[in-house]
Amino acid sequence: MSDATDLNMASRLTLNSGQSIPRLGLGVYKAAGAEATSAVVSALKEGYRHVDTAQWYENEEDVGQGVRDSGVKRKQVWLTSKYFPEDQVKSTSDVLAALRTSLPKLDHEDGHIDLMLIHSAAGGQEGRENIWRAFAQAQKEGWIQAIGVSNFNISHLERLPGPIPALNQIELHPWCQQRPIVEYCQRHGIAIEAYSPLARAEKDKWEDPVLVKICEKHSKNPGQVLIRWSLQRGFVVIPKSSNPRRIRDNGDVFDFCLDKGDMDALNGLDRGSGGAVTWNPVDQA
Ligand SMILES: NC(=O)C1=CN([C@@H]2O[C@H](COP(=O)(O)OP(=O)(O)OC[C@H]3O[C@@H](n4cnc5c(N)ncnc54)[C@H](OP(=O)(O)O)[C@@H]3O)[C@@H](O)[C@H]2O)C=CC1
Ligand SMILES: O=C1CO[C@H](CO)[C@@H](O)[C@@H]1O
Repeated sequence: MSDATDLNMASRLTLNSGQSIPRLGLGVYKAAGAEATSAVVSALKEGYRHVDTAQWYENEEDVGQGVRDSGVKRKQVWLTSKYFPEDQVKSTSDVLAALRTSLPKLDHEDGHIDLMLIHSAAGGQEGRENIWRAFAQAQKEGWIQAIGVSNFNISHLERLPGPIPALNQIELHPWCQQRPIVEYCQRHGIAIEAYSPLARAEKDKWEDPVLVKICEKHSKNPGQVLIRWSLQRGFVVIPKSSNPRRIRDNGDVFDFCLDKGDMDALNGLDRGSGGAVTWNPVDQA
């Protein structure tokens, strides 16, 4: 668990590959076109320095535009994208070609992507090995700086040839804690990034009396308490919003601390896995 008192908007986590990723980022899944661009502009104006997109979201260009429109220098912003594996095995050179398509979309300025993830473990062992070789090659060439995975379970990680992924992005919130994979990654120096950290603002979860009580105690909303929980668990966290006020609220999480009682109560809500069943690491071969 992080020392809760030392967290601020500029907090970063050093990855096993040496780069430092901002602990808080903006997710942009389902934000398309101008909506994604203005969400990125709002977030960067609020002090976020990290955006999480994916080739599959079809908004990399809009994210790149948002960075340019914001006036914040590209090199001050951490951009993550994801490569979507197909069922059919692709050669390493085909994967490299597909990865290269993200570069001009995200970055007109100095030509790099901070972090690229394999979006899921679909596609089988041979597919994953080819993809990972392409990732390692792009990292060696310097245009992708850190490489990682998403939705990988322990067996996927154990069977991946080197280098060790910098990060595993998985669904994480108090109702979906995925403890075995989190513990495995922590033991092996693989950073954990929490996706759907707001539990997608689902009503049953946001109205959970345990959460409501903690919100009242700190005069914070459910989103803020959930983001704070992720940060204090040591995760990188990427809440999504396209709404400027909610983007600001989601960044306003550094003036309070969850104490041990709060953390224990939230940790007690675990149901193991989340809503995205087909994406859950335990469900993939
Ligand atoms: N690797 C993977 O397979 C996956 C990665 N991700 C990544 O993680 C990011 C976050 O996950 P996501 O699934 O989007 O879910 P989140 O848990 O971040 O929830 C997003 C939802 O919450 C709403 N919301 C945001 N802030 C507030 C607030 N303060 N009050 C009320 N409602 C709020 C948003 O609506 P509004 O925009 O209107 O504010 C949106 O509907 C994604 O955008 C994506 O980048 C997500 C899923 C899978
Ligand atoms: O990145 C993603 C956004 O969320 C989707 C639905 O939960 C996932 O399928 C996908 O992996």
